[in-house]
Amino acid sequence: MQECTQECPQECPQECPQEAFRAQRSRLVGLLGAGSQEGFEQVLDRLLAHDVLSWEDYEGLRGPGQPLSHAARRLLDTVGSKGAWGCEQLLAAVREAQADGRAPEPRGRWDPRAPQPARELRCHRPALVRRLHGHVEGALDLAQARGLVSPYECDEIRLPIFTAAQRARRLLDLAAVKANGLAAFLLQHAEALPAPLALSVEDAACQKFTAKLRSTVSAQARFLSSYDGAESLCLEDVYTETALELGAEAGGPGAATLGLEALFSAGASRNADADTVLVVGEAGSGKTTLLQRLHLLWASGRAFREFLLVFPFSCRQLQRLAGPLSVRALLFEHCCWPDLGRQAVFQFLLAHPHRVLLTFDGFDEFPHRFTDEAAAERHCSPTDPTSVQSLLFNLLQGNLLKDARKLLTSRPDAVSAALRRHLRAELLLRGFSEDGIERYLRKRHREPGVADRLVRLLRAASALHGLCHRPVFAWMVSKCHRELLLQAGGSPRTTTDMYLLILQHFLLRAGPPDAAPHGPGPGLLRARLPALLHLGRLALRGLGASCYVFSAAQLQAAGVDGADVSLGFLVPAKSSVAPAGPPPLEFLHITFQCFFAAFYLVLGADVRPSWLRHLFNGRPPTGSSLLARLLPALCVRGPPGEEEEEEEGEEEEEGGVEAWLRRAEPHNLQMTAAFLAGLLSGEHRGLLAACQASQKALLRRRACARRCLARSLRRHFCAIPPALPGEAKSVHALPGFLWLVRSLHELREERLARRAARGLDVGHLKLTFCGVGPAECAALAFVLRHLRRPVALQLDHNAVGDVGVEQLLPCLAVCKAL
Ligand SMILES: Nc1ncnc2c1ncn2[C@@H]1O[C@H](COP(=O)(O)OP(=O)(O)OP(=O)(O)O)[C@@H](O)[C@H]1O
Repeated sequence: MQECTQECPQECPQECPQEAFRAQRSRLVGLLGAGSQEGFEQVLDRLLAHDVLSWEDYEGLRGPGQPLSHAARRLLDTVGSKGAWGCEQLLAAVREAQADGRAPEPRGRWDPRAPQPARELRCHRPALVRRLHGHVEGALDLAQARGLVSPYECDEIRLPIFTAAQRARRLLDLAAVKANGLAAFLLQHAEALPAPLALSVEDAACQKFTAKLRSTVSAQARFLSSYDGAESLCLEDVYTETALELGAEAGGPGAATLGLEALFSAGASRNADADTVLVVGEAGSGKTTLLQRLHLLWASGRAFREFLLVFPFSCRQLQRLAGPLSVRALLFEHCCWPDLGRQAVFQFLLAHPHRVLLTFDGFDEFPHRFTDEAAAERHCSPTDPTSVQSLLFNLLQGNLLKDARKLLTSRPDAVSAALRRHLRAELLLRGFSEDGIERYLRKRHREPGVADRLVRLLRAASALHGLCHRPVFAWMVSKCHRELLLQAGGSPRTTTDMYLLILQHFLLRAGPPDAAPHGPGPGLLRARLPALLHLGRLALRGLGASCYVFSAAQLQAAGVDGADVSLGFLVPAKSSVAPAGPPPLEFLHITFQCFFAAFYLVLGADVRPSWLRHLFNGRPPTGSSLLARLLPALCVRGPPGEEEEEEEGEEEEEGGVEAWLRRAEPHNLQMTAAFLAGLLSGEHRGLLAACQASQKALLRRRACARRCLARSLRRHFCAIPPALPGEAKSVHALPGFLWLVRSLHELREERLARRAARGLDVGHLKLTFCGVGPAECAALAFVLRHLRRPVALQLDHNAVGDVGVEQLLPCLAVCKAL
């Protein structure tokens, strides 16, 4: 049962217990349904002991597989029909269960020689469950040796899916129906067992482990790994609240904005019986930082006190774990090692799963997709090893550590319908609000006047302002604040502009090589071209292998040497366990990895222009659904093999650029495609031409990217079904559409935008729930302003905001409704 997140139900002196009970029904359902299975079962124990529930009632209520909230409602119905005394008992039982592990052993002692042992077992059930907790193994061995239980019955009780308390209950249940002396044996055996400590966590090993875990987590979370290694910012100093919303489907049309502390108490909006809460957000929207904040608040005891143990993991880290692994090994060997009483700590953890939280950051970086087939591979034993994939999927489904909360973060595209079925709640991270951007800049720049000037600059440059709603861009603005404040020409307008600015910032800071100029510009890039291409090749190869952390051997294979690393784009990978050798490296952020991959595709000598089609490929996967056909392959890929077959006969370097492009995750390809378009845009032609020996090669790549982008858009538009008679032609655009439009905007080619608009022959463009922010508004306006016929643009359930509306101004003339 959750600790103190809701008020304990109180008896009201004026009301009769039944009325009070009825008045509190919804609160009681919430309390029982949102709590843990263990809390619910404790309530049942007490009601059974006090004869409020008959044995039949009890059997019916604890039936497996039903969501806790259903069981809670049925319990209230059953008890409600038993009169005032029953209601009183239920309220008392709920209060007692809320005290949970903090309560001393229930009062009252059983008589080991009671004439009716089965009756005695039932009357003292709560106390017996506590006493037998953790001792069921021994009791079973003895009972089997005396012929009181069969090996089959023992195996049934020992199933690893049961917690220690559930095993004790199952043993008592068995004794209740066996008239062979098992009940009398248990009464005597339990009498001889040591009384449990009033608070099991007071066990020295558990206490020591909790303290160690808190200090480990705190050390990991205290500093914001602010990328370049040159600065380490205290999270406390810069953390700025981001907008977190409960999915609209939970609470009707409007989405509620939540504080971080309400993450778990917001209630189950999807499946009340599930353990996993998902936070989705685009790249750079602040998911990792949000988790870091949660970890720090917990470690310092300021929030999330309902959890005694919090284990942070990143999927990037998990995918590097080779070989089978058990839950125990995962928690202890890959997060925090108990120096004392490993078994006791693990038992505690299994017995109190509702006091445990596991966080998994970056599910989009986990190479295995959560499909129904993958989820069907069941693994329920916390001590037996299995593959990392099966471990993670079974944890998320609750087959492992049932009732322990799991918090998962992901980019939206990696979340499958199969995963959604196992979610308790889904929340959307929007990034910074408008005030948030300003607060962040003021926290970052405390020197007089700087933050004011930056805020003024953003207000004047709405495209840049729009980008800053993503915290990663706000970080870049703050990093390049000198260049931005000094810049005489316009400020960055697109994502690529911003990444080129920060690229030059890093190159200048690293100190130019002898031949390089001392300021930004083509000369600076040319002087560093070999290093940038090494990094680009590493980035692209990584995307192709869903690899985001690089070993020394991988760096060497891509030709990355110490000097290249010293530029600052690669940083030591975060890991909770210190590696034996030199730490593996990762890009500052996944967006940087995509940017470098795009850089390589534009300037790499071994890249054929025709390969760029894989970035914008509009070919629908064979035999796909209508949905998949409407989506360009940019967002839905066919099963591996299909594309290979189609491409058969084409020359391809095994493991070379084309193979990497084919294998990369769609969401990374989308980002890379947008950067590629931006790098090939007219605005940056001069900069890149200075690096490129052959102008012709650059032009051919641009022509190919243009062609593929136009073809994908055409396909997308052709797939729009015709209008129904008498209705306007309507289309609900899918995220793939937005990425194509974003790429077009990065390419900044008016002619192509005009042609795209001509193809979009609809009266109603629906973009609800598409993750449209101000940056997407700018891209939409870039295309839609060329429409010849007015369109009704529906943008509900996005985070457009005032800055987004400002971005839409150029196309408002053709929007008949917004
Ligand atoms: N709440 C915040 N307060 C201050 N800075 C933040 C906040 N959130 C994010 N940032 C800054 O933005 C950067 C990127 O954020 P973060 O890595 O958390 O995004 P993400 O959503 O996890 O990205 P990805 O999905 O690509 O891994 C952080 O390193 C940090 O500098």
